Amino acid sequence: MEKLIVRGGQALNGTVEIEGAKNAVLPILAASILASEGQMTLDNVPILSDVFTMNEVLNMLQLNLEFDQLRKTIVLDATGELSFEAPLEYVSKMRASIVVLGPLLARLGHARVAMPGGCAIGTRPIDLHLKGFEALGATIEQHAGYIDAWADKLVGSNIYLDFPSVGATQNIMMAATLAEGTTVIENVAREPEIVDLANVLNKMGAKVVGAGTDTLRIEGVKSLHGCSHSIIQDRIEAGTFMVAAAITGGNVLIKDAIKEHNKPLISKLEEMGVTVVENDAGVRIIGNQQLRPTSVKTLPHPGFPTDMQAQMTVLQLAATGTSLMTETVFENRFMHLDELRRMNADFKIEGSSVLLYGPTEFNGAEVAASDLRAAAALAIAGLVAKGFTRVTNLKYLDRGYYHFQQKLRALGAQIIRVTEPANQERLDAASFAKELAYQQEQDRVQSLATMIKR
Ligand SMILES: CC(=O)N[C@H]1[C@@H](OP(=O)(O)OP(=O)(O)OC[C@H]2O[C@@H](n3ccc(=O)[nH]c3=O)[C@H](O)[C@@H]2O)O[C@H](CO)[C@@H](O)[C@@H]1O
Ligand SMILES: C=C(OP(=O)(O)O)C(=O)O
Repeated sequence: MEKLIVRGGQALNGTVEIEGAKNAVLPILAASILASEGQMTLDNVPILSDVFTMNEVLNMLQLNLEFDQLRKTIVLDATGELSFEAPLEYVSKMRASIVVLGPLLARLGHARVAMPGGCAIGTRPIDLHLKGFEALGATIEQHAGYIDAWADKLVGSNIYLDFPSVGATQNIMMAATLAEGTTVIENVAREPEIVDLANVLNKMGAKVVGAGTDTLRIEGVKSLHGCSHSIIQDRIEAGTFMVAAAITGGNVLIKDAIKEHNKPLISKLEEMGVTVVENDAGVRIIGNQQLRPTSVKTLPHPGFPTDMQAQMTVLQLAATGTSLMTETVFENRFMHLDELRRMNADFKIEGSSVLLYGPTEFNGAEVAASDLRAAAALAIAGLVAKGFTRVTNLKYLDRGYYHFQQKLRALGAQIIRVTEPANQERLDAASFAKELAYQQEQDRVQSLATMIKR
């Protein structure tokens, strides 16, 4: 079984580079369906399994695309005849593929997309997406696990979202770009990824105003065309490294990090006694051995992001005293905590809140990730645990983190990724050290090769 094996105890030091945002690139890839003329060129594309899945969905829909992984660029062509069906095989792999529904409906007048299921963090219904399409004049039918949406033409409308859902905002916004007349959507999501999508749509010829506020106004246009765009930095990956630096008492520059995008996290880090310095090069995190406890509540942006909740609970567990975490966005996002209990964490869950009793002397253990942020959180706990921590279920990690262990190694962490057969003896300390040296050498060779090829 493939595992991350971490030997705790090293403070992280150095500079880390962050990839383009998963949650920005996925809807932007879907937006390329709307470009009936010209090609789309996307730069700063993260090399993640979710991006490969979205590419497969787009291939199924008959878009042509080329992913140059060395340059992190995707060129897409949606000018030919497109298919209207995204089958279960892909949607079940990745919920975010539901965001092809809006663009397909707008471009073709018909879309059939498999109904996404729930996942480890919650049931995740899509009622708000569908209500929005109906308000634009679409007919929606659900049968045999598929959603069929039709519209002879979409017509602008006034829509109020009961909750500022990120996916519903993106899906309805994309559908509205080609609707007749004006659409006003209120109580929309305000995440930086919404702003990035709106910027792309406007480059494609759409007329979207208000992104980043709670109301979007979209004047429908007749058609959209391709454009070039560089994906914004992944604030959640940046935040994950901020927490890793803080918990180890390290000193790490998160290169080109945008402080504004991580304000709620940074303010909590400062409250806990972490030093955060912003300059032209990015955001520097300087850890503190004696962290103070804090209370955190996840909320839609600009509140504290649910995608940083698992990582933050590990930092709270390391703080001296009792901290509180309340998860308000997803109903089941504490699964990492039971694994952390196996590493000596002490906490009490009460409904959507958890009391975290620190300071925790984390002990290494074998722990399984339940989603991608849980994977990162468990590895972070491993960075400060006594002995060896083994994190399994790495398919989740690969959904959202590129070169996670390489980046941590470059900062001084003792971490390797290996296949450790179930029935075989575990790597002992000497074999771990040997494998670590080998993987460090591989990192060096790979970074030289990348520099030369570029
Ligand atoms: C690919 C992507 O960008 N994923 C992000 C996106 O997911 P996603 O777009 O799925 O998240 P939403 O903002 O839609 O979901 C937030 C809450 O609203 C509920 N809801 C949502 C839609 C709907 O029609 N009905 C409904 O009840 C969900 O069940 C959840 O409880 O935003 C989440 C919240 O910031 C992040 O954790 C995910 O990383
Ligand atoms: C929950 C997440 O992603 P998704 O919505 O793609 O499951 C995440 O990025 O933490």
